[in-house]
Amino acid sequence: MANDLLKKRVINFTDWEQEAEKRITPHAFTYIKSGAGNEETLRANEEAFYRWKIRPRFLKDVSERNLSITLFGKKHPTPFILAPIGMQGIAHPEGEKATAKAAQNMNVPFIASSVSTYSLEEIAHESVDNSRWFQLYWSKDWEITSSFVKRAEQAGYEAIVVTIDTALLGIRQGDLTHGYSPLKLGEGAGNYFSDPVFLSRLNESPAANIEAALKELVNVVYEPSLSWEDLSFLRKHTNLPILLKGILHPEDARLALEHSVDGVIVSNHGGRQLDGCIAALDALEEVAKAVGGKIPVLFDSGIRRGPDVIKALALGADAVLIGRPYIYGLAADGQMGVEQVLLNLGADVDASLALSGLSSIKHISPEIIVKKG
Ligand SMILES: Cc1cc2nc3c(=O)[nH]c(=O)nc-3n(C[C@H](O)[C@H](O)[C@H](O)COP(=O)(O)O)c2cc1C
Ligand SMILES: O=C(O)C(=O)c1ccccc1
Repeated sequence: MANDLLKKRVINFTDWEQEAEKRITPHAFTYIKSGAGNEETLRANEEAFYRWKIRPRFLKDVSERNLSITLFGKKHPTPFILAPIGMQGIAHPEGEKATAKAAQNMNVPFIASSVSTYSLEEIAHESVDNSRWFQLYWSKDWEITSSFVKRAEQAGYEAIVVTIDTALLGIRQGDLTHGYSPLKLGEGAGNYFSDPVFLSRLNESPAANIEAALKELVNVVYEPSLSWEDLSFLRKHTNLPILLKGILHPEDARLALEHSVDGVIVSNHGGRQLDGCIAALDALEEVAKAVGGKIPVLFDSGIRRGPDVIKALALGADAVLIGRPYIYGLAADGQMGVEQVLLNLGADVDASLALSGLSSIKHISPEIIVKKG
C-alpha cells in the first residue's frame, strides 16, 4: 500500500487528507477533520502561519544538518512528537498500536491519549524502546486519575501531559448533526475497561452490560472543577515530569511555573474546543517569553509542513506536536502511513532549514522570521 500511495505522490497534508477520506467512514472522517463551531479557530490556526515569513540567509555552508533536540535530558533526532489523539480505532483497526510502532521506527516520542482505543499497556508493548508520554484526561473520579498515572509509570511512560482545555467537549457541528460520538461507541475505552478502579465502580462487567459501562465512562471522563491547586494531587502521585497541554495565555504560563509544572504545550486542541479563540501560533511568542526558557515550551495546532515547524521554533517552541497529519497517514495506510507522513515532514523540515541558511535546529532564532500584514 505505501508504495502505491507514493506512486500516486501522496506527499502533503491535503493528499493524505484525501486518501484518509477514501478509506474511513464519513462520520469518522468528519470527526477527525472538524473544528468547533464555525471552525473560525481551525482556519485561523493555519492562517496564522501565513502572516510570518522566513527571511533566509545564504552562503552559510548547510551541507550537514542536525534536526535533533533534547527534552527532559533525552535526545531526539527530530523536533517532532506525536500529539495525543484519542480513539484511533476509528482511523484504522490497529489504531494506537500501529502509531506506536511507527513512532518507534521513526524515533519520535508518542503521547498516548487517555481515551485510546487500546490500553496504555498494549501501546507500550508495541514500542518498548521508544519514548512514550501519557496524556491525562483528569477523571471526575480521582481514584481513576491516580490509577491511570500509576499504570503509566509502571508501563514506562516518561511524562504526564495534562490536557487543560477540555473541561467538556467542544461543540462540533458535523458530529452533532450525525449524532456521532466515538466515545459513546466505546472507541475510547481501552484504558477504562482495563482499569481496576474503573471496573470496581461497575455493577456488571463491560462484557455483560456495555451500555452501563460506557455510560459510566462518559460520566467520569472529564473533571470540569479542575483548578490550579489540584495539580499538587498529581505531584503527590508521580515523580514524572508534568506538562500542561492547552496553554494560550502568558499569565497561565506564569501560573504553570509557579505550580512547578515541568513543561507547557501551547495548543488550542486543533480548533476543536473553543471556536473564536486565538490561533495557537499567535499565543506562542508571549507564552514563550513568560516561560523565559525555564521549562520546555511545545506547540501544536496547525503544523502541516516543514516551514511551519521552522516558524513555530523561531517563535519560541522547543518542539512541535504533529496532530491530524499523522492520523490521516494512519487512516490511509496504517503504520506505514504514519511513518511516511513523518518521513515527508522530516524531509520538508530539513530542506526548509537548509534553504533558510541554517544547519541546526538549535540555530533557529526569532531573527529568521518577520511578520507580514
Ligand atoms: C481526532 C482527534 C482526537 C484528539 N484527541 C485528543 C485527546 O484525546 N487528547 C488530547 O489532549 N488532545 C486530543 N486532540 C488534540 C491533539 O492532541 C492536537 O492538539 C491537535 O490535533 C493539534 O491540531 P492539528 O491536528 O490541527 O495540528 C485530538 C485531535 C483530533 C484531531
Ligand atoms: O476529539 C477530541 O478532540 C478529544 O480530545 C476527545 C476527548 C475525549 C473524548 C472524546 C474526544
